[in-house]
Amino acid sequence: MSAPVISARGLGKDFRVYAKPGDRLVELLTGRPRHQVFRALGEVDLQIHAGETVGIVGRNGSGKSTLLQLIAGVLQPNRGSVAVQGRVAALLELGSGFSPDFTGRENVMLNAQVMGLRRSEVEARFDRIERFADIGSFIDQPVRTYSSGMMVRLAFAVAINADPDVLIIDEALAVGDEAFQRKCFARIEEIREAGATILFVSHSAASVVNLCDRALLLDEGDLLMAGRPKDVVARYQRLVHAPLEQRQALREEIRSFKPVWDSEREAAGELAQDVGGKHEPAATPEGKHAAADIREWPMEAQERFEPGLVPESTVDFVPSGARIHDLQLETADGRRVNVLVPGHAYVLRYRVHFERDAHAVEMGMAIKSVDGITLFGQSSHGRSGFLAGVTAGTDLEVEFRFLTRLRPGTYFLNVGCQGLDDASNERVFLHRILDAACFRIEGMPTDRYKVGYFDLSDEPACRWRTLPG
Ligand SMILES: Nc1ncnc2c1ncn2[C@@H]1O[C@H](COP(=O)(O)OP(=O)(O)OP(=O)(O)O)[C@@H](O)[C@H]1O
Repeated sequence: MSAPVISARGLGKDFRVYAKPGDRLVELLTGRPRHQVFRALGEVDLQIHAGETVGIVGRNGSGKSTLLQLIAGVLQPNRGSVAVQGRVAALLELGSGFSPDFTGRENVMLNAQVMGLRRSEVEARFDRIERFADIGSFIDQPVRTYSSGMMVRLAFAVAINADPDVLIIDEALAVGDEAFQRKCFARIEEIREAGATILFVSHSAASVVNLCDRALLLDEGDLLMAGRPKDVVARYQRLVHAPLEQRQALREEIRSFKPVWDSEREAAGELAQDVGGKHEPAATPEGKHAAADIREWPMEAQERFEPGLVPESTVDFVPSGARIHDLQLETADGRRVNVLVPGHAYVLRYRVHFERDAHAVEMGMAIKSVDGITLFGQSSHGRSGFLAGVTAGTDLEVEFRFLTRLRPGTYFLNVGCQGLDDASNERVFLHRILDAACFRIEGMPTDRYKVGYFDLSDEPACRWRTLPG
């Protein structure tokens, strides 16, 4: 196997933290220490090989950006070392590589040269960079006049067109608009196919699973796990939702996780991945597959209620005549749950209190994926048969029954209640809650063979036979 492109040994970083801003100056003037040492990154051992796309996940403050900055050479380590081979293009903090008083054009020249391109090379690529950034006449304005979106566009345009051997991206994509994000993903795919190594931080589980060959889970400055993206993301999600008192035990459980390689099962899993269009590496840099055997999860496929499993993205609209409350998911026999089992039937139940008279009323629900795709929705009434009239003070209870034909992952429940607006005669939301609750579907051993959002397989899911002759 080739030498690693990125190699870190015992890599660690501490920051000095001061209780008050003035303490830094006092320390400087008196020479007496006024700081405490904060360990942002412990001792990380890591090897990343040419052509790998590696995603880094972890809770806020877990050390992801610090690790990227150490690899990019923007920060110097306190412990250990890191070596990177080839041309590195890094998109770190927003605008970090730009000089605010220089124009976009000047910054492109400077930035690309810092990335190792000769002036003539930058000039030859300038049109391409300008077209990709697509910020019009702002290219000749000082960067301090740019919106955050423009800054990302320009930074990306330079990095992506510098033909890097190693591309490092710290959530920069989250700032651009959707169309630009798609353009970047397409270009990243090209860079990756050309054999570059890509390292990126993302809070989007879907991006990590869809784009990466391998993922790293950082927590409190420690590298807890490196492995297959879906295995790492599953544990990251458990960690995010774990109540504080269970976190330490879960950290230990994740740290002690030893992937098991089962060639037969994995071969079938990779076939399914290929059909789904996902690129999977033949092996991890350690020379063995970092495949997690789903049977190692003792808690898998057990219905239960986890109080910590709540969305952080809830948007509760101001009620306009009605109020949705007491929303919960239940099993068919009425037990409250939010960890569900594939294939079972569940009930989403909520109540609506009407604060004023309402007409043509209809309640609804939708299930969304982590990346915001509506996977399923249903409403209480069709266009022809709304609840004609509901008087002020009424309380309604609504139940939606659904089958979990979804694959393992976290899903979000959106609910709303619509009625007819008397003044405009249009249908309006009387109340609406986006990401009102979430649930997780845990895996079954046979999930190893499947990809996508839905499990539409029947039993037996697949049969084969050798044809005579
Ligand atoms: N210059 C600094 N001085 C002091 N503390 C810092 C500095 N930079 C980072 N830290 C601290 O180090 C820890 C790790 O920070 P880092 O930015 O690497 O986390 P992260 O995982 O990228 O977080 P997020 O997901 O919120 O971006 C945090 O607690 C942060 O407050």
